[in-house]
Amino acid sequence: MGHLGRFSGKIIRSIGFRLTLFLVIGLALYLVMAALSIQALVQQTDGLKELSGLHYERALTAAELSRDAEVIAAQTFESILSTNRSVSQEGAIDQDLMELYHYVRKQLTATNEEEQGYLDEIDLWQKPFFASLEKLAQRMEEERLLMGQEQALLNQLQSAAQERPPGTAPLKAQLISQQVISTLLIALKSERNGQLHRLQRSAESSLEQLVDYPKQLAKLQPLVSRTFELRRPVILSHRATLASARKSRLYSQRLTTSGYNYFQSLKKTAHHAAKAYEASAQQAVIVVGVFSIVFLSSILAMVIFIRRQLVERLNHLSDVMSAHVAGSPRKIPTNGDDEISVIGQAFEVFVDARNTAEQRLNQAQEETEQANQQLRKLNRQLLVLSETDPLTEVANRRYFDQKLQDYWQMCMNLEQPLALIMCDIDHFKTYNDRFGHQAGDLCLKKVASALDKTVHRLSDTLLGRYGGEEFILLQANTSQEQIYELAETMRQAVAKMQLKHPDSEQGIITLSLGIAVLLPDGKNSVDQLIRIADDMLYKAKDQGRNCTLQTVPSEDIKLRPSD
Ligand SMILES: Nc1nc2c(ncn2[C@@H]2O[C@H](COP(=O)(O)OP(=O)(O)OP(=O)(O)O)[C@@H](O)[C@H]2O)c(=O)[nH]1
Repeated sequence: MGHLGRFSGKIIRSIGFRLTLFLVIGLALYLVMAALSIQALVQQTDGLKELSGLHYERALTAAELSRDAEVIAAQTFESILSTNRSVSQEGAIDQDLMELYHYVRKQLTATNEEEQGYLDEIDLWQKPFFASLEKLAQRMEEERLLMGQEQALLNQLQSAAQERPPGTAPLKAQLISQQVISTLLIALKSERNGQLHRLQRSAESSLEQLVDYPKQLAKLQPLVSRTFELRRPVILSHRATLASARKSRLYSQRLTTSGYNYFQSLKKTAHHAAKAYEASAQQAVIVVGVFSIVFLSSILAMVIFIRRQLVERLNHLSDVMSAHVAGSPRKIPTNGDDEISVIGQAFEVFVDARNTAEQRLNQAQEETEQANQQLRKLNRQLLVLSETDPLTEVANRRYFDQKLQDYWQMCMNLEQPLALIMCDIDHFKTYNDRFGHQAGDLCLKKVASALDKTVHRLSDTLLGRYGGEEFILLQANTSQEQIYELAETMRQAVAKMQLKHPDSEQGIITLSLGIAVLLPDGKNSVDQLIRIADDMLYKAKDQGRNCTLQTVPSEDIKLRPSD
């Protein structure tokens, strides 16, 4: 759980995650804004749609008004053209239609000057239209009355034509009477004044032939007069009715034309409103679409840019830095001149500086190591020098004294005998006096070298210069015989060099040697060992020099084999 928590915490703290989170939030906000915009757009387009619908509704009302006017006119004319050409009791105009027309008209109100112009034109024509209809109705009423009288006259003429003439009347009179009635019947159907005038003269001419038949004359005379007196006003009335009808028709056409024009205008407005609505909706959709594409493309480009230019490069740089810290260097990305490149360049400078410092440190460590080695070498040399006699290059007195204690303690621990040989060059003072001090030094070196060559292969052995012309030798775990042999070998080695010394008994440089051998046990001491050797040397000098003396061998002292 702890590891998982640290892992998730690392992800949350990473720049990539936080940038992605910001982008997701931005995208969500955009979607909310887009949804709100679309909602506003829908509301706006609904408003435009409603406005367009309102225009259409008003156009339909205008069309209805125009149609109502048409219907009113049509019904009026239909009543005129009915079979008996009479007018109903209620009049020629349908009152319900009139009311409907005015109801429709009230619903129409102008919203601008152009519409007001159309309404004014409708109002201009509707008054004369209805007035003409009223006038037409009056004409129809007058015509109806005249036609009633004419019908009565026609009935009289028809019954006169069917009457059997009196038996006394001559055939001529009967024929003339028939001719007059036929003329009158034709006159009652005549529509033209000229024809009527000719028929009247014909009828009057026929009447003149009935002068000899006063009964027929008296009967036909009033019918002739009445027929022509009645027919003329009927023709006039009929023409007046037709004139009124034409006028009504004209006004009807103008009124319906005005209504139709208004309808066309409103229809055009509605069409424009619909077009505007469509264009607005289309434009809004295009704007939202283009904006969305641009916005989403920008977001996508931003995401790609952040991924490639920031997150991936930062991760790479972070990995490279971690690798350097972990001690496995990788190539540091330094291309470009932006901030990340600057960080890479700065890190490269830091790494170079660290590498340089590391190289210098290594170099310094190497130099220090070399210096230490040199120092150790010098120390060793110094140690050797401090332990060595500078003239003879064998152990000096200080070192010899120090090692004497160690040898003593070692032999005591191991219960081994420790032998000591003390050597002294014979008559060295006179050698110095004869050959000089420098020659004396050279002699000392040669003697020391000869002694060293004699003993240097032996183990547990130490040769030293005890002081002046005295040399001393330690040999652990040796017997009286062995040490004596060694002392003799040393003496003979010096003698073999045949160093001229005219003032000595043999004429050459010789040695006197005193030997002491003790088994260290706590009761004896180093000083005792030295004193015994020194005593033996003194005795050797005293016995004539160039010889080796030792104490009588002790039975206690036995050689113990070396380990
Ligand atoms: N050239 C030289 N002479 C030294 C050195 N150390 C001591 N001597 C000399 O050694 C001489 C020792 O003389 P002595 O002690 O009198 O003994 P000796 O002359 O050797 O006589 P015996 O010991 O009795 O045989 C002295 O003259 C010292 O000056 C040295 O380092 N170099």
